[in-house]
Amino acid sequence: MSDFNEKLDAWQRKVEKAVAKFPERKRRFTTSSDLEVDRLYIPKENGEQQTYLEKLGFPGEYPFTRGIQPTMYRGRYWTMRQYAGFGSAEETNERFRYLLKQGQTGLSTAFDLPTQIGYDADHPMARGEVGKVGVSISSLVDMETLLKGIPLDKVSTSMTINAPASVLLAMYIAVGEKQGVSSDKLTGTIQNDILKEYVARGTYIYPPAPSMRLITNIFEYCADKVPNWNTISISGYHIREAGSTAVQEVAFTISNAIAYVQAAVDAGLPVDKFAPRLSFFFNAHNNFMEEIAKFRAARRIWAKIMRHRFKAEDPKSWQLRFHTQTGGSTLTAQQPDNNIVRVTIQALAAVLGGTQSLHTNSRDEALALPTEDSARIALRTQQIIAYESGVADTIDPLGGSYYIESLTDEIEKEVMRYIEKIDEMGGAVTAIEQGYMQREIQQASYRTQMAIESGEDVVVGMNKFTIENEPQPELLRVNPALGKIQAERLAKLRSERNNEEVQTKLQALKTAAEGQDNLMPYILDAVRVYATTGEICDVMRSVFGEYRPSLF
Ligand SMILES: CC(C)(COP(=O)(O)OP(=O)(O)OC[C@H]1O[C@@H](n2cnc3c(N)ncnc32)[C@H](O)[C@@H]1OP(=O)(O)O)[C@@H](O)C(=O)NCCC(=O)NCCSC(=O)CCC(=O)O
Repeated sequence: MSDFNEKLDAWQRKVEKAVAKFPERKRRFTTSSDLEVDRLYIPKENGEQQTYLEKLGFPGEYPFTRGIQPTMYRGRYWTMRQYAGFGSAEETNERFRYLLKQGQTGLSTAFDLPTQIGYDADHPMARGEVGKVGVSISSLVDMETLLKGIPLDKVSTSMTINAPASVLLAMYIAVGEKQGVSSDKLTGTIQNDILKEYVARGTYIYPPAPSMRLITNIFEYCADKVPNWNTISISGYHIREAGSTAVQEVAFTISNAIAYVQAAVDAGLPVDKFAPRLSFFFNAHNNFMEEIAKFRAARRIWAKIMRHRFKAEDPKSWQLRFHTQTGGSTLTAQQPDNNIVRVTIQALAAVLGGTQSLHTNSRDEALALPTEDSARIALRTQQIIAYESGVADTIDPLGGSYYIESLTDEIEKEVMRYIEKIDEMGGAVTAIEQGYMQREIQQASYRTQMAIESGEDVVVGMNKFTIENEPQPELLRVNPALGKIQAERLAKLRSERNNEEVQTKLQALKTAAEGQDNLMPYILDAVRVYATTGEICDVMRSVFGEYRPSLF
C-alpha cells in the first residue's frame, strides 16, 4: 500500500473512533439535489498525494492545515459566541440570557475601560467611562449578578480581560464555587494577552516582566486547578484593527505566542502541561480568499513551531485553536445595513478557514454598541451560514484549490520572514519595546487610509455609491447615571464586608508579589472576601509599577 493510502486508512480508523464517541450531526450529508457530500475531498493523482501529505495532511492531524478536528463541523458547528456587555451587570446578564435564548452557544464578556485597566467604578479615572464600552465589574458582587441564572458547568464564557485577567478569572472561579461548580468543571477563556495591548489595544497596567509572570502564573495554576480553561487568547484581532495587513496579523500574533511559550518554559513549566490550553483570536476582513488562506497558514505555522522549535510531544500542543471576530474597522457609519453583507462575507471566510468560535459584528457597530435587534441579526447571520449554506457539511471545502493553496503557502512564507526577523531582534518583547511592530502596523495602516482617501480602494457607500441625507438609525445609549449608581453600590459593599479580612488578604498578596510565589491563590483569597478589582490591582501596581510606553 502506498504511504498515502496507509495514512488515509489510519485517518479513516481515527474518524470511526471519533464518530463513535461524538456522532456527526447527520447520518448522511447531501446537497439540495440529494447528491452525497463526502466528509473529505482529497487528491486522486499519485503525483499530488505526496505534496498533500506534507502540506495539508488529514483533518485533525499534523500540520492541521485542513482543521483541528477529524470531523470538523460535521461533528459540531463552531461556537456562536457574540461579544456582549454594557452598562450594569444586570443589563448585561439580561443581554446574555437573551442571546442564549436566541440560540447563541457560548458567552463572551465585554468589560468597560475602568475594569480593563484595574480601576473601580468610583475611581476618578473611571469618570464618564463606567459601563460605556462594556460591563462594569468592580467586585465579586457584580460578577455574581452578571452570571446569575447561568449554569457555569454548561456554558463556556470568554472574558476580554488582559492586565487584570487573574482577578476576573478568580471572580469567575468564586462564582462557580457559589453555584457548586468546582473549578475543574469550568470552561472558558480569558484574553490575558498583554503583549498585543502594548502593541495595539492599550489596556495595560504593569511593565512586561511582571505581566509575563502573571501570565505564566495563570498557565501553571489552571493546568492544576482549572484544566479545561483556555488560559490565554493570543490575539491578532486588535493588531489588524490597528491597521496591519493579514500577514502582519499572523506574524505578530505568533511572535507574541512564541514569547509566552518561552516565558513559561523558562519558568520551568513543561511545554505539554500548558500548551494544549493556549488559544488564539483572529480578525476576518473582506478579502475573502486571503482571509481563508490566512487561517489555514496560521494553523500550519503554529503546528511546526510547537513540534520542532518547542519539542512539544502532545498533538494537542500543536493545534492552533482560534476564535474569530469579523472586522470592526471594515464597517461603515454610512448606510449601516451594508455592514450585514460585509459581516456575512467575513464570517463565511472564518468558517471556511476552520474557526472554533465566531463573533459576527452588528450592523451598527461603527456608530455605537449594538441594539438588541442588531445583535440578533448578527447572530442570525452565522446561524444561516451554519444551518442553510451547506458549507459546514464537508471539511475544508476549498482545500486543493490552486489559488487557496498558493495563497496559504505565500502567507506562510511571508509570516516566517517576519518571525525570523523578530527572533533576530531578540523576540517579541524586545521588538515591541523598540516599537518595531507598532511602526510596521502604522505604515500599513497609512497605506490603506491613503488608498481609501484617493478612491483607489472602494468602500461601498462610503467613498463610492454614497447617498445624501441618510436617516439616523436607532442607537443604544448607556445610562449616564451608572457611574454614580455603581459608586453607591461600592460604598455599600465597603461598609458591609469584613474590612479587616480584606486588608489581611491584600497584605498577603503584596508579600507574595514581592517574592516568587504563584499569585493566583492569593488573588482568589482576596476576591472571595470581596476585595475589589481596583484594590487588588493597586496592590500589584505598588509592587510592579506601571508601564509607560516610549514615544516612537
Ligand atoms: C478554543 C476557543 C477558540 C474555542 O473554544 P470553544 O469551547 O468555543 O470551542 P471548541 O474548543 O472548539 O469546542 C468545545 C469542545 O467541543 C469539542 N469539539 C469541537 N468540535 C468537535 C468535533 N468535531 N468532534 C469532537 N469534538 C469536538 C472540542 O474538542 C472541545 O472539547 P475539549 O475542550 O474537551 O477539547 C476558545 O478560546 C474561545 O472560545 N475563545 C473565544 C474568545 C473570545 O470570545 N474572544 C472575544 C474577544 S472580543 C474583543 O477582544 C473585541 C474587541 C475589543 O474589545 O477590543
